[in-house]
Amino acid sequence: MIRVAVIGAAGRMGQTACQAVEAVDDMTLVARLDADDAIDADHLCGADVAVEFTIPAHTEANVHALLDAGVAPVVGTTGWDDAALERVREHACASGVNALIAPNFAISAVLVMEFARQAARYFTSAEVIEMHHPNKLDAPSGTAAQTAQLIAQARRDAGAAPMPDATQMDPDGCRGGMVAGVPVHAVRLAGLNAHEEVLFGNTGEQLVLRSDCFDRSSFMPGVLAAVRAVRNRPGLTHGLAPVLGLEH
Ligand SMILES: NC(=O)C1=CN([C@@H]2O[C@H](COP(=O)(O)OP(=O)(O)OC[C@H]3O[C@@H](n4cnc5c(N)ncnc54)[C@H](OP(=O)(O)O)[C@@H]3O)[C@@H](O)[C@H]2O)C=CC1
Ligand SMILES: O=C(O)C1=N[C@H](C(=O)O)C[C@H](O)C1
Repeated sequence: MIRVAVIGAAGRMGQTACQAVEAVDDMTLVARLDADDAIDADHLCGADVAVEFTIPAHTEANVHALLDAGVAPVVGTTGWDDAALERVREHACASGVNALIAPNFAISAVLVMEFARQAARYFTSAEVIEMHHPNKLDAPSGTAAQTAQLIAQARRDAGAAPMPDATQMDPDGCRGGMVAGVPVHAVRLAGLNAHEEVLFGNTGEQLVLRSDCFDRSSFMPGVLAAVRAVRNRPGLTHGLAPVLGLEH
């Protein structure tokens, strides 16, 4: 039986994660912590693994507190940069407590990222459009940032030429932002949940990859898989792909 704590338990993802943990036979929910709760042994109630869905400004401190408490974090909160990931990697290795951080736990989104990585070298142009509910704190989404980085790395590895773009005048930033040299567009629209489209173009053809997460339950099989896997994966695992056997 895996003893699980949920951090950010009162939030949208935290509530869904609590329900998912309570619905399976191999896990027991031992603690629900939120913004005013200390992350320490007393409050973690003997948890083996902590699922963390909070806010970008606090997630790194929460993860270090969990590692100090000997509890393996499974983190879905976004806003991570390379330096913060590296600090967690070092702490996890030094403490011997494993961690997993993934910008997206939905199978469709993980596969879009993987297919985008594979497709990137074959196309002249690539752009990422992420579309979310208007309560989202960060832009671009963690998933879009990761997708752009994977595309950029694949293009670099293939020695791709810069993407064509004749724009000379864009005073209002309508061409979107740039992540690792890949244009990223963030839409916030009432009625949406979490969606991403990756557009690839060549002369005379287009490839569109799209993930639609209509409901937060879409993230739960990935969260549960990560909870089951994290203690067997030394150090820091970044992304769900390796847990799903999508190693590259
Ligand atoms: N990886 C994935 O698959 C997914 C990732 N996400 C990401 O998960 C994160 C959370 O999203 P969502 O659930 O929608 O956000 P919510 O705002 O609904 O929930 C966040 C919760 O965390 C609480 N909180 C804030 N600070 C702390 C803290 N220091 N310690 C503990 N709890 C704290 C908040 O409390 P209060 O309101 O009082 O501040 C709130 O209850 C976001 O970064 C989002 O992008 C979302 C969906 C899927
Ligand atoms: O805030 C959300 O809702 C989501 N956040 C994650 C992200 O930023 O990529 C994952 C998913 O898109 C939902």
